[in-house]
Amino acid sequence: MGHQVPVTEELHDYMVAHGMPLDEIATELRAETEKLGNPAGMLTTADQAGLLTMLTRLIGARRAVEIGTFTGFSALAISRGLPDDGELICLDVSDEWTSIGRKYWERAGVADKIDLRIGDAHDSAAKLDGEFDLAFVDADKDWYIKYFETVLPLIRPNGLMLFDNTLAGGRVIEADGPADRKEFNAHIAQDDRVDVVMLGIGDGLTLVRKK
Ligand SMILES: C[S@@+](CC[C@H](N)C(=O)[O-])C[C@H]1O[C@@H](n2cnc3c(N)ncnc32)[C@H](O)[C@@H]1O
Repeated sequence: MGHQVPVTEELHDYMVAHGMPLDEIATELRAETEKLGNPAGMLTTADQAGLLTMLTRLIGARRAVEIGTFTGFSALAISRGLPDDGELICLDVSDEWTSIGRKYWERAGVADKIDLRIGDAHDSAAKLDGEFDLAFVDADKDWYIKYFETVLPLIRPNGLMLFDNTLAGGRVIEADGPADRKEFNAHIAQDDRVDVVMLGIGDGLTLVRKK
């Protein structure tokens, strides 16, 4: 087996500082989110944010969808990777949480790119139409297979779907680990329509390239 460096909090901070450090707006968004207490644990990590921006730019994404927006941290990262006339559709059920994000999207000058749709994503994802370059899925984990099957047909060839929390704190390899993640990871691993790479970043981020 090759060598995998364990990423401590200090090492994570070092990597972010030497990669794409958070600016004042993203830092303040995180600080306001932290005041929510326990829900703040749902935040995407800072190194993931840099990766989201970079991947969005790398594939030249113009149209993207995010399922699970929370306080808008990952949406800020993705929208910053889009061109000025790009579009990010954000699906989330919480008006309260996403309204925090709206303030920071305005400050960052990306609000015009973001189309926030409040409601159950089980319905709103099924209503998506048109072609997408990128999708980031970070909502209810027991619905990941359905989000994958619903959104994949809308992704352009060579487009990207990203799924967060796919390692479930490392518990996916335990006998009593979360069935939803185990089933999802197995489901996409055998799917010939896509290439899959699982990254040990944050709580596990799976990259799915549509062939
Ligand atoms: C892990 S958080 C998203 C974190 C966000 N991507 C970030 O970077 O901070 C999950 C979000 O999914 C939303 N959510 C969960 N189930 C949902 C559903 N069925 N429809 C819409 N939103 C849902 C929650 O309201 C919550 O804001």
